Amino acid sequence: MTVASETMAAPIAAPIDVAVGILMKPNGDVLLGQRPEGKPYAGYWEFPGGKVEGGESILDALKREFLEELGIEVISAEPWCGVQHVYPHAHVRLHFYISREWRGEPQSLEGQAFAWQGSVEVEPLLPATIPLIEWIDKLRLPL
Ligand SMILES: Nc1nc2c([nH]c(=O)n2[C@H]2C[C@H](O)[C@@H](COP(=O)(O)OP(=O)(O)OP(=O)(O)O)O2)c(=O)[nH]1
Repeated sequence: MTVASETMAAPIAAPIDVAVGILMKPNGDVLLGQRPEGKPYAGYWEFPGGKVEGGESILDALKREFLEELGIEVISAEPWCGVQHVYPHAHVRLHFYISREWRGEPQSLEGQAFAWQGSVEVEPLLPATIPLIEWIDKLRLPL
């Protein structure tokens, strides 16, 4: 009998929910941040966000992370898409939201770099975030 190699691998851990926000300016620019030292994938670029805590809704987690990391008050955000990815350090379930309404200018409260980007040129990007860049370009096209 042949056993598929997947069944031989270590079991995949239960997914961790992550709230991720894409702030989009009227001109289509989006905000990216660079992961600080001490985190897995330090130096990689990502959309700001973080893990959802127990008892918290995804939107609440998103608002909390933006305040903690960037001092930004997200006024409204719409769910956009979900992506699951298995990293060596974790199995994540990413909930991407788009926000076009926020208060404040981003501040580097955790020492991280950040950048507003039209066509995204910062790199490297977190692997699970790479496909989103192309999808965002489609989102910018007029309907
Ligand atoms: N924020 C964010 N996380 C992403 C993206 N793409 C992606 O694969 N991830 C992954 C990386 C991490 O495994 C996970 C986010 O967890 P994190 O460790 O940054 O969250 P956190 O800020 O709550 O971290 P901590 O409290 O444990 O320090 O999601 C993305 O575009 N943005």
